[in-house]
Amino acid sequence: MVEKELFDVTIIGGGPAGLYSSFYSGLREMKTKLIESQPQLGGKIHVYPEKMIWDIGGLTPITGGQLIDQLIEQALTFNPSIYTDEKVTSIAKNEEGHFVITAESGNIHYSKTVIVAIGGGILNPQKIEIEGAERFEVSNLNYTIKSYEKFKDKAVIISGGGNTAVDWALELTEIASKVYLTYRKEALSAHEAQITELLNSTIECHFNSEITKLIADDQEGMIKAVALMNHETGNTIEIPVDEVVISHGYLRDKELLDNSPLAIERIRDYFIAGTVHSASSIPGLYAAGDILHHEGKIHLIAATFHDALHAVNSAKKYIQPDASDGGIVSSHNDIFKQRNRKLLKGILQ
Ligand SMILES: Cc1cc2nc3c(=O)[nH]c(=O)nc-3n(C[C@H](O)[C@H](O)[C@H](O)COP(=O)(O)OP(=O)(O)OC[C@H]3O[C@@H](n4cnc5c(N)ncnc54)[C@H](O)[C@@H]3O)c2cc1C
Repeated sequence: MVEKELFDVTIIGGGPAGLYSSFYSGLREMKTKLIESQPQLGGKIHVYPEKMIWDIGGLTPITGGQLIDQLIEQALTFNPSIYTDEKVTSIAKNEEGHFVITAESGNIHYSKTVIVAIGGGILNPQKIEIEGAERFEVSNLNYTIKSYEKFKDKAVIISGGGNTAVDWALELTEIASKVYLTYRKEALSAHEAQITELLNSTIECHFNSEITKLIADDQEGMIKAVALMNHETGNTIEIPVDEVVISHGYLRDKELLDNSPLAIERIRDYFIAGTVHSASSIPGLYAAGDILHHEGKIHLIAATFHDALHAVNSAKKYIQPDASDGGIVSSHNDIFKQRNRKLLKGILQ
């Protein structure tokens, strides 16, 4: 049971947006709590821990796993209160104007401001619609690539046409013995450069096609082949495979927004409609990362940091209207002075 203690800011979601918000709100000397529904922090990056990420400023390259470790280390700098395995089910406001955040566990958290950083909600991959497919999830039907080792020297088919599907197909060409990509449409929705690389690679592409059957081995425990149906010709072919990867995106979970009595304005029903300052339609409630949307919003990790800065600065101003609304840098905070002295000594030795 959580004690009734009022926090300056409560961040919901422990992905990159929430973790960076946690760091920056500590830097701005706010009493901070972070709540995450999963047992571990890191958010969606857990889907791709071995992927090399090249598009975060100044970090070239970094694996997803390393990025998670560094984000967590940074988020803990100011000793925020962290709750993992704590799914938030509703956000309300009481008569004192404080936010009342209810969790599935029965815990109630109180806060002057809230930063919603829940990404697409609880992560839930779009599953393949073939009866009985779930029995292969323990063997060779995959919805993510956590470790490349599993795919070493294997024949792999990837279903999907977005950035993630094409990314994985390209990365596996170096690891797998053979890579197939199947997509139900003709035109892929991945980035131009990825498509060019794909079409010049050894990957065997089957467009206008979809997997219609998973053919089991004699023991019925593993998929030994897939049936691919071409929508244009009506022909079906069988491809022997060792591993099947389904990359059809993630279902958006909007349960938290639906359950909350606050009239949080939304875009396409599942994004929080925000401003460039990460403000929502509810005073004191801000959004950061993939859950936020506005005209200038970019759904990438680098952009989650920008959203977090705005969300935290806006929360600070909400609590303390005379606070500076400009960027505060780390050298403005005493906690780093001692650490910097130590680091400088090391550099000068
Ligand atoms: C396969 C793949 C590869 C990608 N590659 C890149 C890349 O190379 N570069 C890049 O910039 N971006 C990449 N992205 C996108 C990037 O991962 C996201 O933009 C980023 O993770 C968004 O961060 P976030 O903190 O907003 O949300 P998330 O990372 O989704 O984190 C949200 C967190 O909130 C938690 N949560 C949700 N609901 C609740 C609740 N009710 N209560 C408590 N907690 C809750 C979730 O469990 C989750 O931990 C990739 C995405 C995928 C799927």
